[in-house]
Amino acid sequence: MQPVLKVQALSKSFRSRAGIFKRKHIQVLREISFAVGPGETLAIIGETGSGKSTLAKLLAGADHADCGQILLDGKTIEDDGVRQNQCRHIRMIFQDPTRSLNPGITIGDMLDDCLKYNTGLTSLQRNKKIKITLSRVGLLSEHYEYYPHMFSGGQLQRVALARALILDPKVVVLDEALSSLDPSVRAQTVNLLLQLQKESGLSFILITHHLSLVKHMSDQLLVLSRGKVVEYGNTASIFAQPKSKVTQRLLNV
Ligand SMILES: Nc1ncnc2c1ncn2[C@@H]1O[C@H](COP(=O)(O)OP(=O)(O)OP(=O)(O)O)[C@@H](O)[C@H]1O
Repeated sequence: MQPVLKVQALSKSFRSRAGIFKRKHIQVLREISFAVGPGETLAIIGETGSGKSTLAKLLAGADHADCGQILLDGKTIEDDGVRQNQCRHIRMIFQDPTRSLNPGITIGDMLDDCLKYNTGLTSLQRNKKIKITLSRVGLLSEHYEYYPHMFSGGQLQRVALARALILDPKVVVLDEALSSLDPSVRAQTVNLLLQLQKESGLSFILITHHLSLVKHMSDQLLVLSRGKVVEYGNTASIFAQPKSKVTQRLLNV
């Protein structure tokens, strides 16, 4: 089976100031490689500062790698930092949806803008698509007219999910997207994600500190330490027998 997403030797560094004239070069990701199949979930765990969010941003096209490739369905969408216009197929959901939602526009208008800029759908078709998407994530048609402040935290994460799904992506990157939810809302959201995955073969990249979520949701697990992959493989096997010291520490074994 061809992977939906393949990442080959992705590296990223940042330059930061280390004095008035000096600049420091920080290597944040080093030759990261992995593959995710259709309908699969890959969890990424690692200590704080290990490069998880940076990797998420590279995948979603919010930043560019220095070198390496990202392939979607076998086609290269980023090659040594040069991105093709394929961002709609990899979408990202962040921990705090309020920071990525414009408080001044209704949810319906926000979703409509997304469709206007990225598809050639007519107004009628866009309206239909928005209503279907709201219902897919467990929201109501009336929510079209709501502003972000009118939603609860759990509902806002569904709005973020609707915004990710409206363009029919193949991969959704969840960067601590479930962390701020209280346990019962988190459980509902996890069930919704699993149901959507079953229905449409979506693939997820799950970045989280919650090991129970990793165990429950992921097929594969990748462990990052200081920007390098220290362990990668089947989640159940790694939980049963973690090989690297970093994984053993993260899993508390
Ligand atoms: N724009 C930037 N400029 C300079 N350094 C950066 C930049 N973005 C991230 N970094 C550095 O890259 C490293 C990895 O950061 P990143 O946010 O990817 O880690 P993380 O694994 O997601 O951490 P956490 O679990 O705490 O969210 C950190 O040392 C961070 O300071």
